[in-house]
Amino acid sequence: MSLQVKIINQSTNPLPHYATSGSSGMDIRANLESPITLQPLERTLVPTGLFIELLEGFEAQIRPRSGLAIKQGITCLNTPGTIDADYRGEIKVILINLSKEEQLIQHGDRIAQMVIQKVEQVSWHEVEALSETERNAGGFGHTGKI
Ligand SMILES: O=c1ccn([C@H]2C[C@H](O)[C@@H](COP(=O)(O)OP(=O)(O)OP(=O)(O)O)O2)c(=O)[nH]1
Ligand SMILES: [Mg+2]
Repeated sequence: MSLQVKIINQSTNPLPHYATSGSSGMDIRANLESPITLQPLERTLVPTGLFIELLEGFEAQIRPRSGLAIKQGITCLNTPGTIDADYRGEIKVILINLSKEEQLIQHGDRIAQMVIQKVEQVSWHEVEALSETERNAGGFGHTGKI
């Protein structure tokens, strides 16, 4: 499936792209005038310079990169971040430093990845009871017990 998604890039960074033919996400980069230093447990909103127009029925998810998480302890605080189809503002990424050392984020660093997905909206049908199932209300480690 090939979809045309409109994008404005107000950055010197290249447009996001799929690194391999099987990639789910495209890495997105920080668009910074000066580097950001993140202290342990500090969070910050990082601009990307990207503005997108999704088709109705789609969303973009902003997800962490595993390499950044394991090497630097940096992740997205609100993962997965939701970019609504009707959002026209700049895509920004909420990063948090979960390591014990300060971490540097520089212009052009690949700070997260963006996955475009289909989404459905529902309408509620309010009822008195829900259907019975084998699980019913069991959860939170309910299965496998003797
Ligand atoms: O990581 C993110 C998450 C959100 N957004 C933008 C796009 C999204 O469409 C909008 C609103 O996001 P969300 O619904 O998560 O935030 P909210 O706190 O519910 O704000 P709002 O009341 O504006 O929906 O903010 C980003 O740029 N990056
Ligand atoms: Mg919201």
